[in-house]
Amino acid sequence: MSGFIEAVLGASIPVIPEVKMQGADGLSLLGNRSPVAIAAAYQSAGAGCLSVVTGRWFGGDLRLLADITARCELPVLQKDFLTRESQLIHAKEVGAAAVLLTAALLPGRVLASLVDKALLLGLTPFVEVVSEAEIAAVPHAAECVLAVNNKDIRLRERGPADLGRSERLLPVLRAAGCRAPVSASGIERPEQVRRLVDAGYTAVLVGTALLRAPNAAAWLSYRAGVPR
Ligand SMILES: O=P(O)(O)OC[C@@H](O)[C@@H](O)c1c[nH]c2ccccc12
Repeated sequence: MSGFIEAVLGASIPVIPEVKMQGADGLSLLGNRSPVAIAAAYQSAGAGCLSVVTGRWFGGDLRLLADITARCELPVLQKDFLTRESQLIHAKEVGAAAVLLTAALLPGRVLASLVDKALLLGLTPFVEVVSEAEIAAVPHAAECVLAVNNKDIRLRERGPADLGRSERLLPVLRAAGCRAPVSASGIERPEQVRRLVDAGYTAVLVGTALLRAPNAAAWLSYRAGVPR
């Protein structure tokens, strides 16, 4: 099993926190805090891995990823709209452990080839899906993290979130052989983390809400009754 999947399964909190420079509305999420300090705080709060957004819609770039992988020990997922093998090679060089592949944006053949290439490079494919058909198109699902996106990436995450989509698709993720199902985007409150983990999700991926929380450690420690 990949180190990234082990980190998702073995983390002491069921949350993959995300470092993202700005929200879907274009407003800064970091204020005057440094991304590396935020990553360190998430590690201290029990995160087993991190997501780092390099996509320019969200104000990110590869330097952000390089800064965090150089100074933080946790395995890191690079979130961007990756479409080419050369970008996977860069991700590896810059120290990523996992790469986002967005099923909605990639024709089936391209998705399959990028999953293969990522695995060959020793990167864990973190494949975002929104439907049964997209899940069916993911090869080697047991070696990937499959994440249901609760929002619509084609609206650049500006629309509403549907957590019910995660609930409906969980049995399909499991049937596909996914060992570490994740629910991503639009999770705003710790109660929603609990609802998704109770439903059977290994972890949820949270960016905006945690970056806006006055006390991220308190937000992350709300896990009474969440079984691990
Ligand atoms: O900030 P949120 O709503 O908690 O969402 C995090 C993450 O899922 C989101 O940033 C994201 C989902 N898919 C992406 C693709 C590229 C960049 C970023 C993303």
